[in-house]
Amino acid sequence: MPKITIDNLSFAYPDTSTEALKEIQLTIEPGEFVAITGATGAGKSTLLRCINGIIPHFQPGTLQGAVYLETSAGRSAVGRVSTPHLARYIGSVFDDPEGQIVSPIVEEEIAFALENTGVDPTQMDERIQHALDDCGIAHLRQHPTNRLSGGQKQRVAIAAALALAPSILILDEPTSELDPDGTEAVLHVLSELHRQRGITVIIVEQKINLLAPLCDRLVLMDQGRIVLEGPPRQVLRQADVFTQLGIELPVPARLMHALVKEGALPPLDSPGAPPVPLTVDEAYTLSQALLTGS
Ligand SMILES: Nc1ncnc2c1ncn2[C@@H]1O[C@H](COP(=O)(O)OP(=O)(O)OP(=O)(O)O)[C@@H](O)[C@H]1O
Repeated sequence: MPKITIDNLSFAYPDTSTEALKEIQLTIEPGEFVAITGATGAGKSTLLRCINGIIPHFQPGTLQGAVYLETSAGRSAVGRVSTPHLARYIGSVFDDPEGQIVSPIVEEEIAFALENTGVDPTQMDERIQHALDDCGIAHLRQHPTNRLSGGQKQRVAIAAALALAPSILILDEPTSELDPDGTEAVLHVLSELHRQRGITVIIVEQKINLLAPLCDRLVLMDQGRIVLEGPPRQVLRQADVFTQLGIELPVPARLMHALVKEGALPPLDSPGAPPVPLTVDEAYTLSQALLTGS
């Protein structure tokens, strides 16, 4: 299982005066679930493109520093690894469910990904079935892709990436075009892949209310830099940073900050402060404890 080390990474697109990424320093451990958020233009997608090798393999620009993949075979810079080799480790899913699917039938879409990377035809059937099972869409195997919902399409895209057996899954706003049911289904699949298969998940998402309870680490970016990163309960303590960047905190965290402001809870940096709630249930338990004085 590879570890990802991003060492002092800066990147500027051609003919631009400002860098899209500035001196990024980040290590992602094998099996971590990392959610990256931030305002529009913060550099989130550019960072993903540097991790999955789109930059520099397909997108030119000025790159300084490096992203390294560390495997049992050693450490190699993503920019120096061939893209077929990278595809063995990293699968990518993008925001547009329509644009990613090219085959008329679900099964063919997944077979297409396998054929493209020269997987032994005798292994295909099993690999397709596993990928569909993992994404909870085995029943859609023979389904026409043009009759899938957005959430189903994104799960097909995830299954196509998974069929190649990557240990790292990179997703750029995979739920941005989905309704709440589709969003929940996709995030549930990711959470299960992470929990049961130990897959590293790196996801760019605006919906931090949904991601905070699932991820191990939350990364907040602004203007090409990482401004906060750490376990979500720790990052969500910094309400002022979120406010400065115009990013709304999830409701449970907001409730807690309001209670601290009212003096109903001790300041977050004091020893008796309770942890920041990540879910409505946790916020409810916290409010109930205050009401009952327990
Ligand atoms: N192909 C490109 N050519 C030139 N500049 C680009 C290109 N892609 C992105 N940029 C610029 O790089 C900066 C970072 O963009 P990026 O797409 O990485 O941000 P983001 O945080 O993902 O934003 P969003 O949430 O809107 O997708 C922005 O200033 C953007 O305008």
